[in-house]
Amino acid sequence: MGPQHPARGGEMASATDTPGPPKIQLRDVSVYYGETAALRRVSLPMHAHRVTALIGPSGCGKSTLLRTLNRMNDIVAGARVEGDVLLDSQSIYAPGTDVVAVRRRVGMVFQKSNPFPGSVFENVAYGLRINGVRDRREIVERVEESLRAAAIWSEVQDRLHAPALTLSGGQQQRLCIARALAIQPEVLLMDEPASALDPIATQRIEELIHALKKSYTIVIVTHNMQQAARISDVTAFFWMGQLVECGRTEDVFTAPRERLTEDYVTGRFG
Ligand SMILES: Nc1ncnc2c1ncn2[C@@H]1O[C@H](COP(=O)(O)OP(=O)(O)OP(=O)(O)O)[C@@H](O)[C@H]1O
Repeated sequence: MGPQHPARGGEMASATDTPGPPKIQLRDVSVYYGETAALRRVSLPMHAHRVTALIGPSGCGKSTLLRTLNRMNDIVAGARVEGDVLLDSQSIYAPGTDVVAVRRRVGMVFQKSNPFPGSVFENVAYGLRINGVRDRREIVERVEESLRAAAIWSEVQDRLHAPALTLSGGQQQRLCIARALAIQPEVLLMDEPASALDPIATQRIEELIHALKKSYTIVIVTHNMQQAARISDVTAFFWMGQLVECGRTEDVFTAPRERLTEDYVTGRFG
């Protein structure tokens, strides 16, 4: 069994109903781990101020795809990327690309929050310092700005110098989002950012994602289909390394074009 008509970029541009050029465009992207293809010829546009959700059963290639968007696969042993990813119409795989600059523009938040064992303040300030911000006042301002943008300022303003590891799981995840925002990225990649959190912390992250899309292009991997339906504007469904279907989230969940998508979103497999 396989998708009859793996979706292609042209179809999807109209499916998203979004004018203007995409912020990110995947062009025929395949990723191999050794000899094995984990993603096959994926073409997919992603627009600014939209949340794009990547869904599909375990092992279908969602995290692999996310990592192609900021060249994190470069540091995965044995991984090889074919095709191209354009960011504002410029290839991020062209020879001579400044990969550090790409990762600054395309920030990432992981499934398990990963603050380091310094203070709340230092967790956010560190990224600024390694990116060359030296002025103490600017650092203080940008730390506050990022903590506010990540909707955690009111909870930590009185404990900025407490160890980050004393925060709750949900607070740690918002701290990690603040850390990513401090670098002033344009795109935010989120790999199951709420999967380790309880329902209330999850709701806060979802509200935050909704607020952040005003300023960023957001791409999120989630196993939780209700979550994808709640927070995303566009949903891309993957199956065994192939993009089966991509379109407005409402359409993908209520009127999918492909039978395989319907079976997945109605819980028949996965
Ligand atoms: N570093 C790696 N080396 C070899 N194979 C890998 C590596 N990372 C992922 N794979 C394989 O590539 C395929 C896609 O994995 P990926 O993690 O992208 O899927 P996923 O859809 O994100 O899965 P999950 O939902 O379980 O996180 C899987 O078959 C996986 O085993």
